[in-house]
Amino acid sequence: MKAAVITFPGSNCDRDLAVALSQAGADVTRIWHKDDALPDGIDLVAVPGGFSFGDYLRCGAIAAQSPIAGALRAHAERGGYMIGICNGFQVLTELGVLPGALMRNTGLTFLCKPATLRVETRDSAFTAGYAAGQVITVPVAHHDGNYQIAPEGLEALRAEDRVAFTYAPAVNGSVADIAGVLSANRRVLGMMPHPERAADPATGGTDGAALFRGLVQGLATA
Ligand SMILES: NC(=O)CC[C@H](N)C(=O)O
Repeated sequence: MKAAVITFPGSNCDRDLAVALSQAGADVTRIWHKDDALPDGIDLVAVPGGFSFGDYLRCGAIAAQSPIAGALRAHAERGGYMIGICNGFQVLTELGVLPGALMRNTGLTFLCKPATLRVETRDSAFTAGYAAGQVITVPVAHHDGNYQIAPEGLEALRAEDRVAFTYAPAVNGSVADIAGVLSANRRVLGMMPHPERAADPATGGTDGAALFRGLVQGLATA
């Protein structure tokens, strides 16, 4: 399975994400945002966390105008797999690849702590490595993680079983405690918590590892 990790100026989780994917068995290529195309044969595009372009305008808004942006949108439109973590989730909403928006946390502070998440669906390559309803601990580190979507959008996410993870208890004011959502074709996941920071015992937890393992195994057999 071939994965491309995208780096923007200000990304700071790109290496961790590349390591987590490699440790799960992916063949990982690193891509600089100024490239305007993806290499041939990429199965998964991974958009990492961080502070792309200093979080100016809105988090992810400038990254979504980068030279690589068109290739990312095209990858999603042709049914390619994508994961956006934290700032990566913000970039995917700014690209229009995922619905909704990430707003300032209700407490108006930067939150950096372990969060407990509930796996709401295992019907995706990203969540197939978990049990439905499983509670996992994965760190959050954001000031704009408050997921919001209009009522009809929330209704569609629920009706189509596209809420991947929720916070339990609440963390940042997200509507319905949403921590991660899937695209309509279930091949794009955006999530604010950082599974790549919980994928190796050396960094204090391994609850994120099943996401990368399930993904790599699922795509290898897809
Ligand atoms: N760790 C991150 O990716 C930070 C995300 C984003 N820049 C925020 O603070 O909301």
